[in-house]
Amino acid sequence: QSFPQNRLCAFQVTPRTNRFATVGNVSGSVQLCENTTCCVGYYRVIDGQPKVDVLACDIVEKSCPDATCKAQKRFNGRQIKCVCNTDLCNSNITWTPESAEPPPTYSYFLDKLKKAIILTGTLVVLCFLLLIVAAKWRSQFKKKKSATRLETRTIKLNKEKPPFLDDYSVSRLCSCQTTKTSEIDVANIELQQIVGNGHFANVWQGKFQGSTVAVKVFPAGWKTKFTAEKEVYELPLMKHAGIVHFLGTGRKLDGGSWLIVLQFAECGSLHSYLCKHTTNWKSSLKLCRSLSQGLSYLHSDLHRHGLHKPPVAHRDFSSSNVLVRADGTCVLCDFGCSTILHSCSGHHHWQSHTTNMEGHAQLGTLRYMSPEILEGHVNLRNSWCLMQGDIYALALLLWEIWMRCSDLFEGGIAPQHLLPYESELGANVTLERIVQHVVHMDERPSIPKHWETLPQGSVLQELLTDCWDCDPDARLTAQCVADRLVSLESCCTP
Ligand SMILES: Nc1ncnc2c1ncn2[C@@H]1O[C@H](COP(=O)(O)OP(=O)(O)OP(=O)(O)O)[C@@H](O)[C@H]1O
Repeated sequence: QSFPQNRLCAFQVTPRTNRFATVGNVSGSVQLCENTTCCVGYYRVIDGQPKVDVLACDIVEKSCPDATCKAQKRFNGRQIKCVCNTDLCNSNITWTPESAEPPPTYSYFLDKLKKAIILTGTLVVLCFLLLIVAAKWRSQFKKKKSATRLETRTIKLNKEKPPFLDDYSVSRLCSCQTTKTSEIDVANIELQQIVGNGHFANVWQGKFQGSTVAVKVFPAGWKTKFTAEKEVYELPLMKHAGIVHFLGTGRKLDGGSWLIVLQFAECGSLHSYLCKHTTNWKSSLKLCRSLSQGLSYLHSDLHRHGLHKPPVAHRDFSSSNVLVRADGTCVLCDFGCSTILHSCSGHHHWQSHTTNMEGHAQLGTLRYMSPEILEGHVNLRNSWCLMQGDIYALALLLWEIWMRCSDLFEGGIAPQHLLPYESELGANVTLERIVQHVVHMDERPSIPKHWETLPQGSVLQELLTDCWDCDPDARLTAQCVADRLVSLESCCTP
């Protein structure tokens, strides 16, 4: 299906960027767009001069309000991107090296001063509002004190979180959202053996109401971590085959540890599973499909039966934070770093809500961090960036799974399991080394050369490169990955 305007764009790609050839019919140095009215240009700045990386139609329809291709700096000015909406407009880029880095001027400082004044004003208003709210709460509290004994007892039990604060946190997420309580009686939980030691919690295998469960035990001091994770599990409509089932929360009486009770994943983490097992093509696809479907569900914005599940960015997506069930499917877990996105004014105005670590772009596990996160180029106000970071990590997980698929290796012998970049950077990576490797050298885990000769090899390669692209906007969505995997199932059985 062609776009009504059939935009014509200048076309030039390199072997690394030849996936752009698929987004329209190419004739020589011109491309007729299929999905968009936007032309794009990507350039690398070498010795102060832009060198073409890609000239093509954009991959998907996005906003491109300008008729000419105006340069936007990326990655500290080492890359330039431009988008425009007239025929062949990407053949000329409007770019001046000087304008890329405007020197601080008088108006620049004035601007800073203005911002400081606005910030101070906002703080004064906030303090004033807080005083009013505190006074209101005090008077409410006094009224309640004279009410029944039972009511007084409830307030005491909740004294860390007065009732009006509940209303505040709900409206902070979004007025359309409801929270549910998930308290369970810890006396009914039997802890049997430790199955995982995380940074913040120990995970136990246990028994609850006759079933085997996993119990994540946070020490009393890690209440913020516990609350952050609980908030995600308690979102409406979080029950999905690709997300570990949440059964409830509780607090141990001795010592006050916080507990999250979850469905038990019989095969442990994906990382430990891949260390112990190789897969065949079918079982590897099952792992990959359930993984991308779970992530797609987590990222989705759902309205069902009067309930609303906002999109959630995982932000610590790694093979240790994915579990494998006995039926060979993956489920997502560990939402301690996740961000709940909320919007009451339409899809384009998502904002992030993090209970803890607000304002920290670099959350998660170093080797799974996307180039833009490693460089600190993530705008936390634009929460789609966080989802795009998850997609980069998804690509690394797919690579980990396929590198253990015997059907993709000669003689059916897959190499031993390695983490992404483990063969290049070793088992312990440092920020400097991974930034150098992934951001500056634009390196990715190596894809075996012989995959080119396999029936599904080029599709796998394309899928990985489309997901770990250095341009977050060029990455696929998790749903698109799931769809491509479905088509692989029918077309390529080795
Ligand atoms: N539901 C479960 N079923 C079986 N094993 C589990 C389950 N949940 C967690 N585990 C095991 O416990 C490990 C740690 O769990 P989790 O990642 O949730 O803890 P954490 O303290 O948040 O870890 P991190 O160090 O990644 O922050 C997992 O890698 C896995 O091996």
